[in-house]
Amino acid sequence: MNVIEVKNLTKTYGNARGITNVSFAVEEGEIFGFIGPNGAGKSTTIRTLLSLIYPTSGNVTIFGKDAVKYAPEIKKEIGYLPSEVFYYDNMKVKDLLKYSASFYKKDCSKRMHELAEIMNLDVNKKIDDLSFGNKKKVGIVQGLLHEPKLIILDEPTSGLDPLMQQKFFDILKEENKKGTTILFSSHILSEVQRLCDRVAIIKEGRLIALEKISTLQENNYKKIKLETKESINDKFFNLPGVSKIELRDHIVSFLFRGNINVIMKKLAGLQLTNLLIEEPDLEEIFMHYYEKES
Ligand SMILES: Nc1ncnc2c1ncn2[C@@H]1O[C@H](COP(=O)(O)OP(=O)(O)OP(=O)(O)O)[C@@H](O)[C@H]1O
Repeated sequence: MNVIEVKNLTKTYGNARGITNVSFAVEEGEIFGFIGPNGAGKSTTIRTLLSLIYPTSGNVTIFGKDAVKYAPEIKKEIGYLPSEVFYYDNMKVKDLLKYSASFYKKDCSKRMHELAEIMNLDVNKKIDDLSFGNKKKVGIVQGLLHEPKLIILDEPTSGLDPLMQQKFFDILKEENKKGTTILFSSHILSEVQRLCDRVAIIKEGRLIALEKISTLQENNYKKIKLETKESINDKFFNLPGVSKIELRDHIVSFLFRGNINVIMKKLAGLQLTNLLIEEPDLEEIFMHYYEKES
């Protein structure tokens, strides 16, 4: 079952571009990454999913229901962490959390305290006295205390130190194991790579790729570096699929995309002293998509 279905979604702000014709679906139980640079349209898409803003055209269904028509009902099952959190500073953390919990028809206090403890959040402090990172933690507890079926995170880790990021990721993985679906928007590729099953790449308001993380890595180029006994002519690796050849003394490196056996046959004729074949990381793949599309 698809928990989120986005069909031909377009949102314009007056004459300004927001997103154009965006379509994707998130399956139940998956962690879906949504990546793109600043201004690409991640927050616009997410706000439309939550009916905080309305589509110019196209539509969204969540749990099989129209996101606009059934917004109040749907929102009860969603945990949302916005990219920026704003609070009434005068309140104590625990009062704010209790107030948030009162929107749900169940007792959330146990989970609220568990989350605050894991995130090392002092609920007796006034929000006014919290650092940016601690305010972010309040947002996390607030977003998850009702044990939602769907978690939507818009750039959730900014302001969290690495230890807290790890704790937060552990919480997300645990929730996911229980069956919770997660949409995770970020411009930090390494965290998407760490956490997500599939990823959609958005650029200038349009989706330009939607792949499994593993497929993105497999179908892409390899980085090959080798060291030889004798020096090699710089034309030696002039083959289809080879790019960015760098030759220094007896060390050659290049990128390769295609049938790896072609390269292996070429290598068989060389006296190698070292060989390294690496997968590119998501960052390199991402840059490659952006170069290809522009
Ligand atoms: N309220 C608004 N009024 C006018 N234009 C807007 C508004 N909100 C967003 N936009 C425009 O829509 C486009 C997408 O912005 P959006 O905030 O969705 O991107 P983003 O990928 O979330 O970026 P960031 O990581 O910087 O938050 C941008 O060109 C932005 O300038």
